[in-house]
Amino acid sequence: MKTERPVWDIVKWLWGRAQGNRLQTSVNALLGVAQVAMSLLSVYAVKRAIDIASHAREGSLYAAVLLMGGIVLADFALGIAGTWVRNILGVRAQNRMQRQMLERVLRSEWQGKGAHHSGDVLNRLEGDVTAVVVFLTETIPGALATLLLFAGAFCYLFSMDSKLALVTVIIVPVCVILSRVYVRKMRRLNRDVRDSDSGIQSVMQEIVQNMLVIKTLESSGLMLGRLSEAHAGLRRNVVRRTWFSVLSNLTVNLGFAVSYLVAFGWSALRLSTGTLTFGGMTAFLQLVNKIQSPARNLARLIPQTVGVLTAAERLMELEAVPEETAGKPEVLHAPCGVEFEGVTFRYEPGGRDVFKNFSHTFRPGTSTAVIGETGAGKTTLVRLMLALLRPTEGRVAIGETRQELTNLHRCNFVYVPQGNTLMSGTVRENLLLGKPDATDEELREALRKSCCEFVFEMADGMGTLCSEHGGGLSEGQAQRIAIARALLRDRPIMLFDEATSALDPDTECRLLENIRLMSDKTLIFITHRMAVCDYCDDVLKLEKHI
Ligand SMILES: Nc1ncnc2c1ncn2[C@@H]1O[C@H](COP(=O)(O)OP(=O)(O)OP(=O)(O)O)[C@@H](O)[C@H]1O
Repeated sequence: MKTERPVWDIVKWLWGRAQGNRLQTSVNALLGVAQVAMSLLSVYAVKRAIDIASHAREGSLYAAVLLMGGIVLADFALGIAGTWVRNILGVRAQNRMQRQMLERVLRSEWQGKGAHHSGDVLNRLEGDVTAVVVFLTETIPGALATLLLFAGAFCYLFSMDSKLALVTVIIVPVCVILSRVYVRKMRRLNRDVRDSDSGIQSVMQEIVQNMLVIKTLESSGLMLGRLSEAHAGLRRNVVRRTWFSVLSNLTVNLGFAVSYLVAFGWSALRLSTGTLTFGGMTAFLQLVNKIQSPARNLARLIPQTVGVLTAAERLMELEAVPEETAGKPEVLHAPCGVEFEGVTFRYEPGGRDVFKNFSHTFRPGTSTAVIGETGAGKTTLVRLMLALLRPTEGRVAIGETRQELTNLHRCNFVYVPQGNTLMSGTVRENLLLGKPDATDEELREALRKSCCEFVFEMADGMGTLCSEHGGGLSEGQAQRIAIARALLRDRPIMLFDEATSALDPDTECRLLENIRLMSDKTLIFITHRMAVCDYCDDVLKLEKHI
C-alpha cells in the first residue's frame, strides 16, 4: 500500500501552484464577493421598495423599482462574467499547468521498467491536473464568497440573539472534529478510485496501441477480459466510496436538522414566554437558514478538498522522479570519440552485472559495429552513451578532453532507435524534427543519402501523409526516413540501433556506403547483421556475464 503524504506538504505544493493561477483566482474571488454584495443589496432594495409602497418611508417607488432592476441586471452581468472567466481563463490555467507538468515529465531521468505506465501518466496529466486547477481557481474563491455570506448572516443573527446564533453553529466544531476521521478515510477511498481509473486507462491504451498484435494473436477476448477486471475494480472502489459518502452526508444533514430543531424550539419557547414576537421568530428562522445554507456548502467542500489532495499527491509523485541535470547543452565538434573506462553496470542493486569492468574506446571519426548475443548489453551500452543510465562504477568520457559524459552532452549524438519511430504527419514534418530550419534542398539531399528516392516517386512527395508510427509506409521505408531525419541532425556521433534491419541487402549496402562517406562522424552500429560489420573499421563483441 502507498504511504500517504502529510497534508501540510500537499497544501504547500498547492500553494506553489496557486501562484501561477493568481489572475483567474483573483478574478473569480472578486466576482464571488460582488455576487454576495449584490445578493445583500437586493435584500436591502426589496425592503426599501416595500417600505416606500407601504408608506413606512419616503421616496420614489419608480426609483426603488429601477434600483431593483439595476441589481438584477448587474447580477446577470456577474453571472455571464463568471462563465467567461471559468471557460476562457480556466482553459488557459489548465493548459499552462498541463504543459508545466508535461515539461517536468520530459525533464525526468529515464526510469526503465520502474516508470509509471504511460496510460497512468496521461490519466494524471488530464484528470488530476483538471481537479487541481478547478479547485485552485474556482472552488477556493467560491468558498471565500460562501464564508463571507456565512459570517455576515451569523453577525446579523448574533446582534439579534447571541445564544441562538451560537446554538445554530454548534454543529461546526463537531464537524471539524469528525472531519479529521472523515478526511483520512476518504483520502484512502479516493486514492483507490483514482488508481483504478488510471489502471483502466493503461489497459485501454495498451489495447489501442497494440491492436494489430491483439488481432493476430486472437486475444481480443483476453484483453477485454482484463479491461472488465479493471472495470470491476473501479466499480468496487466507487461503491465503497459512495457508501461512505452517503453515510457521512447523512450524519452531517442530521446534525443540521437537529440544530435547526433546537433553534426552532428555542425561539418557540421565547415566543410562548412573550420575549419574542411572531415576526421576530420568522426573522430568526430565516437567518438560521441563511447561516445553514452556506455552512452546508462549506461542508460539501470537504469531499472536494479530499479529492484534490489525492489529485495533488498523484501529480507530486510524477514530480518526485529525479530530474536530469539542468544547464546549457555542451556542444562538441566532430570528430568526437567516446570512452568507457572500467565501467560496471547493473540495473538493480544486487542484480546481475550487465557490464563488469568494461573498457573500450570508440575512436573519433571511425565506425564500429557492436555485436553480441541477445541480452549481452548492446542496448544498455547505447543508454549509457546517451546518459539515460549512469555507470554503477567507472566512467564514460566524451571528446578530446575526456569529460565525464552527462545528459548535457546528449546534443552531440544522433540516435536511430529500433522499430518505427515516425510520427503522424507528412514526411516533411517528420524530417524537420531533425532540423527545423532545413531547406527543401537539404531535405532532398538527406533523403537521397538514406536511399529514400521512393519519396520523390510518391504523388505528394515530401507532403505524403503518414499516420502514427509511419502508418502507410513499409517498415523499410519508415526506417530509411528515420535515418534521413538523423542525418539532417548532423551531430558528431551517430548511433544506429538495428536501424537497417528491415532493408534488403542491396539497399542496406548503398545506405551504409553513403553513411560511411561522412568521414568526420563517429558511427556506432548495434547490429546482428554481418553485412554491417564488413563496412565498419572496428567490431566490438559484447559478452554476457552470468
Ligand atoms: N530496464 C531494465 N531493467 C532491468 N533490467 C534490464 C532492463 N533493460 C534490460 N535489462 C536487462 O539487461 C540485460 C541486457 O539487456 P539489453 O537490452 O542491453 O541487451 P541487448 O544486447 O540489447 O539484447 P537484444 O539483442 O535482445 O536487444 C538483459 O539481461 C535485460 O534483461
